[in-house]
Amino acid sequence: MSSSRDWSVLEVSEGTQRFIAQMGFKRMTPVQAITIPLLLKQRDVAVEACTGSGKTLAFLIPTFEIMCRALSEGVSRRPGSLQLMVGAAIIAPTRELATQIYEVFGLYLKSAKVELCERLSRQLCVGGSDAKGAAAALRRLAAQEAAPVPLHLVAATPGRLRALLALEETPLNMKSLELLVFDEADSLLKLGFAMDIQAILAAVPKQRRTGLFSATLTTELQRIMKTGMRNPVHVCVRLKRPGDAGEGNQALKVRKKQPEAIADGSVEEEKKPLVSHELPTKLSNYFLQLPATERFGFLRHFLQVPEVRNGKTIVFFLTCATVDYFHVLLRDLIDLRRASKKGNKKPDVIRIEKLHGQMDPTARSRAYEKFCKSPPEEGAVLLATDVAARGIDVEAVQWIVQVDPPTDPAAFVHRIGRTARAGQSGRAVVLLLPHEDGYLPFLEKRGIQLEELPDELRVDEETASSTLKRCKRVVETDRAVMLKSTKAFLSFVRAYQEHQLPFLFPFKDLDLGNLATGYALLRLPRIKEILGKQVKGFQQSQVDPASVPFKSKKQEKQRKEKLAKDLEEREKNKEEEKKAQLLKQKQAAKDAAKAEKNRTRTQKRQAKRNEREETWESLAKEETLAKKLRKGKITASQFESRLKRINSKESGDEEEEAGNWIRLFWGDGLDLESDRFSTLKSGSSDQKELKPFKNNLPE
Ligand SMILES: Nc1ncnc2c1ncn2[C@@H]1O[C@H](COP(=O)(O)OP(=O)(O)OP(=O)(O)O)[C@@H](O)[C@H]1O
Repeated sequence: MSSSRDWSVLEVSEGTQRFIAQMGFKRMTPVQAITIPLLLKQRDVAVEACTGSGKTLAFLIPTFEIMCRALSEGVSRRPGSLQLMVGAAIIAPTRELATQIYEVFGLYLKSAKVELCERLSRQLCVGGSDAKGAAAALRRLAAQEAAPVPLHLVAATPGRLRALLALEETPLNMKSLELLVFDEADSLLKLGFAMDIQAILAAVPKQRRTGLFSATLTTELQRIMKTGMRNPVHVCVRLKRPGDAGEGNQALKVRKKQPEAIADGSVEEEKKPLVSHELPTKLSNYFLQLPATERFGFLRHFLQVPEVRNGKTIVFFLTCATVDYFHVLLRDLIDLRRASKKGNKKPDVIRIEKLHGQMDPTARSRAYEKFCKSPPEEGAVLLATDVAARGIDVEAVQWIVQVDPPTDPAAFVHRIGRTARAGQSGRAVVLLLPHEDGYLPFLEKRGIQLEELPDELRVDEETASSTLKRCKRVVETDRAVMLKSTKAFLSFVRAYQEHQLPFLFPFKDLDLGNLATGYALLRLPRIKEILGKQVKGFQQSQVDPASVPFKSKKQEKQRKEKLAKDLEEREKNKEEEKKAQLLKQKQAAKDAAKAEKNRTRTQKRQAKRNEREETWESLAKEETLAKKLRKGKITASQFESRLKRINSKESGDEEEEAGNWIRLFWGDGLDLESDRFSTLKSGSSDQKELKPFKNNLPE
């Protein structure tokens, strides 16, 4: 008897059957069993199913079938046109994911081997190269196409597809587009991509099928309405677990929404207090609470544990700069050290790779490919930002480490979903700072329960601290690493301030001193987040950052040359400043002499008279004050402040004036201890301090 998940229940072409047989997939996954027939029946779908549950084939199989159908119905284009006819467009948020989809479709075409396949083609449209150059290449391809025209599947990132469609002579003809798929739809529909998606939607025909796919779709349902879907079905695949009423474990529970309800946006919510997402059944989820000072020590130790080393690991950080920094440190402390133990200068096997959005496109592709292709027993590690959080399907990933929890709450589910895919087992751990424990109940309410990481995988305080010392030595001996350390710290602090869950990750509770220690900084950077604050728990290094050289000889030479040039320039500027100062002084003297010369005799006489009067007036005031002080009517500090006020009109150093005056008025008979005198001069209002001075005053 055939079950609803047997491939045989699908009415698909021989090509698809051949591909499925080649892949060795015995049965459809639940999401495939529901979604493929719906798309084949021309329905629009919004599909939410757990990470690693086979959503890619849930849209690629219908894509292939629909394109074959369109080909057999005859696709035409203007003779001599330099445009490619696009039958389906799959949009994904990152170039790695778009490439993955493109490659799976390539495999599909290769295995399907039907006659029509010769007229099915695929194009990858992702950033990294000049859009105009890419468009020219596509146009050249179109010029070579023979009749009857092939139909293309385009796997693209939103920015690149938008750019190609916006060109005056766009190489893509979207008139024959039958199917538009948004993979990781919730992230594509968020603000960052909104403009791109709107432009793409405006450029594709209204008469098309649309599919939205993600493991976390429910939160974005309102935005889904804006993608021009017609009569969509909301498919939410949940596996019944033991304890659920009804069928046993692994049974399929599908929610198909009424089209009317979807169309007006009033989608019925499940009767649960908060949005919860399905997690892979064989995923073990852990947490570890650690102070910032022990995090790097833990990470280094953890990646060396045999249990972790026998598979691949993806480590997530908050920012590109933190990925860069911890990448050089871990390469130094793991790859290079392992090589030097063997007497090699360069590591024979590079275990630690990195991936983030600010990398040069070629380096980014190379690093990702290396990670994907490296044998699992070599224990490859990929340090990444959320660029690797969604969709990527790498074999043998056994551990996910989240050094920094994600700022986007949905990203947690996607990050941990890079392991335990397609029914395999996998483990994930998230590190939390001491003040971040509110994240645990937050996750629990969303159906994600975490256990504490077992002891054997942890690191003791002593090892963590000695690793940090080694890390500091690397920072103190290579300027490139030192600069990266500060940049990483700053980027982390700034990203933390922008957290989407500020009530769970409050910036005011972030221990900046410990964090700076954990980042092995030599000095605290002078940033507005730190200036004026009392930062505890940080001890600055004995090493002067200005003296730290670059390890790379070329960079160090360049630095020294620049330093010498700067010094020369400064000296030159100093000379010029001196000359300018001298000129200014000369000019001022000249001007004064000229003004003096121009004064009339009456003016000069009047000025002298005024000067004399002022002097007498102030002397009289000072005498009165001194009398009051001697009679004890005013205190020494009052005396001094009033004296200052009297003398404030006079030019010169007020305090010096006050000191001179005291000497002048009480004469040499007054035995002023120099330190007491200076206390008075510095304007202390402390009466006790001044007592000996007061006692010495002549009556
Ligand atoms: N019917 C099937 N039986 C067994 N394995 C399958 C089947 N369909 C797909 N797979 C495999 O499952 C793995 C995960 O599939 P896929 O990448 O499509 O997951 P996904 O649901 O898109 O995950 P994510 O939400 O992380 O993007 C792939 O390695 C794929 O080859």
